[in-house]
Amino acid sequence: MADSAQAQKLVYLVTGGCGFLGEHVVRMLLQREPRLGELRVFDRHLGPWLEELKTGPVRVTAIQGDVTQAHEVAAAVAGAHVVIHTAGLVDVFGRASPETIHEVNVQGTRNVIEACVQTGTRFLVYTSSMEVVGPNTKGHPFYRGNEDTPYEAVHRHPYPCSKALAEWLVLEANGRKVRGGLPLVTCALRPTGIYGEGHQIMRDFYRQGLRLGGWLFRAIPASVEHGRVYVGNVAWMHVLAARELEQRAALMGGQVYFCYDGSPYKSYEDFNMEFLGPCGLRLVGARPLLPYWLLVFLAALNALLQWLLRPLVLYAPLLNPYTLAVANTTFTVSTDKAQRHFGYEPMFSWEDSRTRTILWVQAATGSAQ
Ligand SMILES: NC(=O)C1=CN([C@@H]2O[C@H](COP(=O)(O)OP(=O)(O)OC[C@H]3O[C@@H](n4cnc5c(N)ncnc54)[C@H](O)[C@@H]3O)[C@@H](O)[C@H]2O)C=CC1
Ligand SMILES: C[C@@H](CO)CCC[C@@H](C)[C@H]1CC[C@H]2[C@@H]3[C@H](O)CC4=CC(=O)CC[C@]4(C)[C@H]3CC[C@]12C
Repeated sequence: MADSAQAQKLVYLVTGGCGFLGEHVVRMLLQREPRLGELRVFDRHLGPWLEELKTGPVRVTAIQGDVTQAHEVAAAVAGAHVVIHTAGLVDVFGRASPETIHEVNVQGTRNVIEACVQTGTRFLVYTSSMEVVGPNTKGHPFYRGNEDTPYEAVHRHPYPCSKALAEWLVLEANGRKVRGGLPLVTCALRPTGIYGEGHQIMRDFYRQGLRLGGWLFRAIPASVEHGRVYVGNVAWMHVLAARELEQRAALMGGQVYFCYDGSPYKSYEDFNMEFLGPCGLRLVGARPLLPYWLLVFLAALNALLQWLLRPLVLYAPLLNPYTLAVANTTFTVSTDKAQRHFGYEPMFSWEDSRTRTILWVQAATGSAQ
């Protein structure tokens, strides 16, 4: 990465490289990082699609491993120039215990940082989340905010708690001396709700709509705006941030960046209809069909059922008090910090992002019309 080593081939490690975002980061690196010599893909569950990547010019090494196991992480990090740490347990539905979420998201991140320090890896990009800021438990709106907008971040749910703590660890590690004596350079990217090819919740909504005869019922007022960003642009932002970290270490080190693009500001449901509409679903109601108090009651009932049934079966519906609060609180970002700090411009326009996502929903659900 130094001038004298322009031609040097770099080793990248992507943790969680087989997840929704991770797969896009992996593919983006292979397409858009000319200095890539080896790409290590570390995940608890390796995807079969990795095999097809192994025939290309870049060496792709699949590593089945667990970020909670420090020795597995250290072995994967050793010799890597850059780590993109996207592995995480994304659970706001009560599928995993709070302890497991903490173990994967916080201890896993700690293990990645320590592995960088011990093995001499200097550049670390962490996938954080808008959830480290909010929405908070008081339902305060965050309207077109940026990285410096004051906001009362109050976390109770295990997922945002874990992401906030992990992000803090990553930022605090910036400047630590790694093996060899040079400083570690870290930054954190905070996506809002990611959508695009591979988005499981979108598929769940589609299936739910099919079960209801092609109808979805409005639950959230159209006026509540929810930040969304296309997965390809989030991946591109990771690749660019990782590439620029050395040259712009003083500016980027220890910084956070919201992930943004040209996706429109809409309610969570109206935004989903941009894709589900062309797949044949209809959203019923200009206004929520149920009063909010009833939704609160149903969400609480779901939480109670989850608790009662836990010894017998995992009951984890989309609606619970936390998801209702997130969906029902305006949270949108408007910033150009990533552009100013490392030259980020979205690679995919809103029209491209929309088309790609529609094609994926149609292919994934066999709904092409
Ligand atoms: N999906 C979203 O809307 C958003 C996601 N994020 C963050 O982006 C990152 C990726 O999220 P998604 O791709 O949506 O989730 P995902 O669940 O599709 O991907 C996460 C990947 O991490 C892997 N993983 C989980 N536990 C692991 C462990 N112990 N060891 C090794 N690998 C493990 C999983 O196997 C999976 O492949 C996460 O850190 C998440 O917090 C941030 C903002 C929004
Ligand atoms: C009340 C329901 C009526 O249709 C709608 C419920 C929708 C929820 C399942 C989603 C609404 C907002 C989503 C979250 C948001 O996009 C922020 C996130 C960031 C992350 O880092 C992980 C995912 C998520 C928590 C995301 C999860 C799904 C929602 C709660």
